[in-house]
Amino acid sequence: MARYARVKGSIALITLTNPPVNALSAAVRRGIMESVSRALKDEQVKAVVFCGENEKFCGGADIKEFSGSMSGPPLVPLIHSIEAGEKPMVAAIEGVALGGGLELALGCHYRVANTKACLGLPEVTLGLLPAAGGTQRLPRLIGIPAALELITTGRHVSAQEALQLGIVDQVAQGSAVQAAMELALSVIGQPLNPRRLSLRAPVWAPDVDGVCDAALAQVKQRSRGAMAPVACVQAVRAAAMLPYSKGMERERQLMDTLFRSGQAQAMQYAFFAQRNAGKWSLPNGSQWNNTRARDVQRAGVIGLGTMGRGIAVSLVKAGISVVAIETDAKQLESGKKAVTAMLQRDAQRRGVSPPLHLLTFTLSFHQLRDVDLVIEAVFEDMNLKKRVFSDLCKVLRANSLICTNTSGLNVDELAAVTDRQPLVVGMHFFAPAHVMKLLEVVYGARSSPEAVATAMALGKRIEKVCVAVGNCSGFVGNRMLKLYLDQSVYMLEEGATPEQVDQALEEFGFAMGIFKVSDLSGLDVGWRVRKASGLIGPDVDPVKPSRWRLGRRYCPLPDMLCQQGRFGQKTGRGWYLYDSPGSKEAKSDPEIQTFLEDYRRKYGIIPRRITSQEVIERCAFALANEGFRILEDRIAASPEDIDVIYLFGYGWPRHRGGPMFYASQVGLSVVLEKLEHYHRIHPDVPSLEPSRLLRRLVAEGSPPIQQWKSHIKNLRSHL
Ligand SMILES: CCCCCC/C=C/CC(=O)SCCNC(=O)CCNC(=O)[C@H](O)C(C)(C)COP(=O)(O)OP(=O)(O)OC[C@H]1O[C@@H](n2cnc3c(N)ncnc32)[C@H](O)[C@@H]1OP(=O)(O)O
Repeated sequence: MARYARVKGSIALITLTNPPVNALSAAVRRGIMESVSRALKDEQVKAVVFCGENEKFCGGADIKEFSGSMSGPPLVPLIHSIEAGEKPMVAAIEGVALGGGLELALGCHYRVANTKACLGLPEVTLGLLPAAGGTQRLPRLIGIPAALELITTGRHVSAQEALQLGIVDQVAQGSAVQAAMELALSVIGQPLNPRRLSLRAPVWAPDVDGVCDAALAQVKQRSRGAMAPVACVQAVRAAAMLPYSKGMERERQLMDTLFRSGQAQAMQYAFFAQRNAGKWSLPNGSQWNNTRARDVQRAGVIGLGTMGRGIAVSLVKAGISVVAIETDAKQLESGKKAVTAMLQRDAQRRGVSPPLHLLTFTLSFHQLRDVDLVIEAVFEDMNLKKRVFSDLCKVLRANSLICTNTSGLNVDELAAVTDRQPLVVGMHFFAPAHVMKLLEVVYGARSSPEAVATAMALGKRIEKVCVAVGNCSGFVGNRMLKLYLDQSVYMLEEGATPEQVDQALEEFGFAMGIFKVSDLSGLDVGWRVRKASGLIGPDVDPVKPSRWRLGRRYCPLPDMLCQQGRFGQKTGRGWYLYDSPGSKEAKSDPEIQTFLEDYRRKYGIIPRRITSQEVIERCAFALANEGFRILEDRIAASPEDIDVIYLFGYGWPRHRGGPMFYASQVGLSVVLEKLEHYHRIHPDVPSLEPSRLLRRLVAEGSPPIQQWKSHIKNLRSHL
């Protein structure tokens, strides 16, 4: 779908019309092809302007088409025909020009953007490369180093930056379409060859080979096994070394390999999963499009520890007034300093003034009387939180929402102490809360759909990726994490070292292995939770603590580390050794090796070699298995929601899609077989027993993940 109109007597205006982002579907490509041919044939037409409907130029290829059989006119020859056209072609870029959209603009002879436009080649984030000439034309326009940076990161640039880089010729203050038409009229009759990027040599740079080698080393280090960034460098290198036609061939070969790869499928799945998470639904049928969220203008934040500070910063940055409360004057002062400094740093980076006027710091709960919503972020202690909740009810308006930032406590139990159970929800932020993208919005048994809608909308406003989840211990993320942690420490008992486990996980694609992450978050956090849950108590033998608790296998290694004061980075010692408390570089600690050897001797465990494959299988399949149980229990509405939680909150590598997607990609019957195998060897670990849902899905022929939701609905009645 492309609309053709002749305007100003001699301009053909071709408008891409495919809402919401004018993606280049087969119909759009056909529409462009027909319109270009019409414009070239029409003698009245002297120049052509391309634009997108609703002030959005084009969001790129239609990603939905990638999973089907591609039909319609291919993009490469289409863009070539635009570039080769004997009339000036001008792209009028408003809103977005991304991926194939920018490549279409690069095929034009001129580009005009309006001030709000954003441009980029984000294909790498979908496991692909810009294969409609983007890797060959962009370096010819802006040079190899700048093109490498943009293509390997997929970063979007503003119109202003695009002008500085030379991607656009002009930035219009008003309508880009008007400005493009004026430009088009002014260039009629001028030679077009100098404007055809395919005819240019890449902008010269000294030591291109060295630049490409450095970029390759950087992406390999950063992308941890992701293929696309490496292929992007190879394609840009081809632009530097080969004639245009040969470079295009190389671009196509590399794209063919990526396009067929499981990584591209995983990343495209992740793209849609992230967007689908916003389309939440509750078991009672309420959902995102039938429930209104309340407007939140003023919010309270209770507790200015690490979490409260990050939450306050996120809210204020989104323009929400915040009343920040502490109970102790010293804490309040240090919280105030930290929040102010974070906002100042952020504002400085963005060249704006910090919105400090939106903040009130106080010791008095009474200042909360006219807030729309409160986020409680006090210490993770049920009794303390209950006290705060009942105190809040005394001062808040009757219709204010109360949200708890808990990482796993029972939201219903907390709601029960209030006078407003329908207005209570969990908002589980991840540390640091102003940085981490994930927000689990936890609905309790009596939470109203309106409260859920409000928390989800608020989360979106503060730029979080929000997932609505049911109430259970640990919700989705931490409930699954527990089993992943369990497997990791069991493998230490059986013969592995923290380094081996972490290395396997990092090679799989995690930015950090589980033991490094534990050191970063602090081992004392889990220790406190285990104490509170009764797993650690006075009856535990301090010399030889039991490896069997509450009827199942238990690994006391993390407790033993905590007893030695090894809390991780903060104490300079944890699973690893650090130069000093607070330093970040993890080093192997020979003491840990000796400690593990002594431990195994004490319990009569004969160590064995644990392969990387076993590490991945036991960690990833334990996660997925619990994910299936979470789906059975309706704690998550879909496997996509679980994957989004792992992608945005737990560092799961995007090119592996998420634990549920990974299980589907490996094959459900393989996952089932492996879990049966590991459960046979470890019958004292009930979580390794394959879930009923996994068995059922395998029995139903292992449907693709997109179909699980409907299978789950049918299966629930049988379970
Ligand atoms: C061998 C093959 C040769 C092929 C050669 C050509 C190859 C070209 C490669 C490409 O062009 S790949 C695509 C590159 N483009 C992108 O990656 C952009 C993706 N989109 C976005 O980043 C964002 O959506 C946006 C455009 C910045 C808009 O963000 P906003 O927050 O405003 O809205 P969203 O909620 O993200 O999206 C709204 C709606 O639109 C759907 N959508 C967005 N982009 C596409 C797309 N390119 N294709 C299909 N659908 C798209 C998105 O899924 C949302 O849909 P919903 O149903 O409303 O959830």
